[in-house]
Amino acid sequence: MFLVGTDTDCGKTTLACALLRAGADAGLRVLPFKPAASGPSGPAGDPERLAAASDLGVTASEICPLRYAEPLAPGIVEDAGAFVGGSQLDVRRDMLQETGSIGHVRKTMESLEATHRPDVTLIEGAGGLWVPMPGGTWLPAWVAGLGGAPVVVGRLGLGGVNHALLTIFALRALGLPPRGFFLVDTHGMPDAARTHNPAVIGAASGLSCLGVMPHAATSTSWLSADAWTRMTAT
Ligand SMILES: Nc1ncnc2c1ncn2[C@@H]1O[C@H](COP(=O)(O)OP(=O)(O)OP(=O)(O)O)[C@@H](O)[C@H]1O
Ligand SMILES: C[C@H](N)[C@H](N)CCCCCC(=O)O
Ligand SMILES: [Mg+2]
Repeated sequence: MFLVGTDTDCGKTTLACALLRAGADAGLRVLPFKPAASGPSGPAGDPERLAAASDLGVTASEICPLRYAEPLAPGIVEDAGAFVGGSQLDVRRDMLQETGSIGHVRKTMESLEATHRPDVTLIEGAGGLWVPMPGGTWLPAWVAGLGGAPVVVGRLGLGGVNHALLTIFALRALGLPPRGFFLVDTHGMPDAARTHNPAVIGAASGLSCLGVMPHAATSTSWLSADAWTRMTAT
């Protein structure tokens, strides 16, 4: 499955780490994968956090083939020029095009899968949905090209209804319908909207809320009972 954020810092890695541990507790082999990461390496880096949360014995460099030091969109760090001065984005045609970088990363992921034989591969995107990615591509092409079922991750709180619905409806318009959504309490600030948002997003989209992850969660009791089934059903 492919965790698609509503924004950067919306809690994707934190949620993914919790899912890796919950999956292991449920007897599932869950392989983390981060196609492209940007920002400093070290224990706070996404690939390091994901590798540390996995019990499959993978390393950060194995699960993240494309790594950039600058904390910007991966495609912009690689080649900002690819995203300016060219022709306008054609959402329907160009966004779902395969390129060399996607094929190369897919082969890396498939080789890891062949080694570790996971029940599920948990792929984390970068930032939100419309993010410049390596090879002059955009993130939707990676969701399509790597083949993971999309699952939306958004921030719990005021503003989250709009962010989640924009992402869900954009994925559907691209022919990449999401399986469900998670909301993550990244800030732990009291906010009345938080009570209503999961149900409002669920009703408006017709999608299941797979869980509302509390701030500084210490258990996974917030994970809906059918979350794994919904995320991994073929
Ligand atoms: N449930 C939570 N409890 C406490 N802190 C959280 C929680 N979720 C996220 N955070 C904090 O919010 C910040 C952003 O979270 P995270 O790194 O998971 O976001 P992200 O969506 O993976 O970002 P990126 O776009 O960089 O990949 C981090 O400092 C993280 O520790
Ligand atoms: C560096 C950061 N932590 C992210 N992984 C990359 C975020 C890219 C966001 C691009 C954008 O929407 O402007
Ligand atoms: Mg992350």
